[in-house]
Amino acid sequence: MNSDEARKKIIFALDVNGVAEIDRYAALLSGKVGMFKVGKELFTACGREAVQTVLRHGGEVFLDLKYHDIPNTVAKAMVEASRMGVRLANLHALGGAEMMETAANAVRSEFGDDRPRLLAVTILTSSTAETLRRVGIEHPVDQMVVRLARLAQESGMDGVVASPLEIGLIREACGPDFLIVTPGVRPSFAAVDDQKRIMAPAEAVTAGADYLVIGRPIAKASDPAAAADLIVEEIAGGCP
Ligand SMILES: O=C(O)c1cc(=O)[nH]c(=O)n1[C@@H]1O[C@H](COP(=O)(O)O)[C@@H](O)[C@H]1O
Repeated sequence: MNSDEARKKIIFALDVNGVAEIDRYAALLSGKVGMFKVGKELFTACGREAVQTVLRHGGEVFLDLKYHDIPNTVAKAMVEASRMGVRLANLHALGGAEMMETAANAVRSEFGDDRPRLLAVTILTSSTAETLRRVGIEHPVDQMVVRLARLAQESGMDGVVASPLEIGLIREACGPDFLIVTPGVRPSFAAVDDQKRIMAPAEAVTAGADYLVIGRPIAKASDPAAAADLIVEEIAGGCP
C-alpha cells in the first residue's frame, strides 16, 4: 500500500476541549492524517464551532456523538449532523433496528447521496465479556458484534465501528462494501491506555479495516506529526 492510501485511513481523535487545540492539531496534522474525529468532549465544550474549525482548516470530520435515544430524536439529530457537512456520523446499534432505520431514512430523504456515511457502534473497544454480563448480555463479545453489524446493515447503515479483533468476522458477515471503522489501534511505539481489545495498525488494515481511529498514540507523542508519519509507515510497510 502506498503512503497516501495509508494516510487516508487514519482518523485522528480530537479528544480536546478547546478551539485553540483544534487549531494546534489541525496545523500539525493536516496532510498527515485523513480525517479528524470530533467526539463528545469537544462537541460538548465547543458545539458546532468544533466542526466548523476543522472544516476551515480544510480537514474532513467524523462526528462521533454515538446517538442512542428514541427513533425520532436520533433521526432529527442525524439530520442536523448531516447539515454540518461531516463525512461520517454515528449512533449506537444497541438502540435497535427501528432507531437505525428511522435515522438512515431521514438522512437519505433529506440529503440524497450528498450525505455523511452513517455508522453504528457495535460493542465498545473498552468492553469485555464481563462488561456485557453485568448489563445482562450473556453472549460472547464477538457474537454480539456480528449480530449488531448484521442488524445495522439490514437497517440501512453504511458501516460499523468495532474493535479490530472483530474485523474479519464482520467482513465475512456483511461483505466487502460495508465500512469498518476501528478504534483500539496501537502502533508499536505507543501505550495501550484503557483500550482492551487492540491490534497494530497494519494488522487492522490487512484484516479489512477501512479507517483507523487513533487518538493518544499521536496526541501524547512528544512530536505528534512524527508519530502520525510513523503510523503511516507502519501501515504502508505492513500492508500489501
Ligand atoms: O466511536 C469511537 O470512535 C470509539 C468506539 C469505541 O468502541 N472505542 C473507542 O475508543 N472509540 C473512540 O476512539 C478514540 C480512541 O482514542 P485512543 O484510545 O486515544 O486512540 C476515542 O476518541 C474513543 O472515543
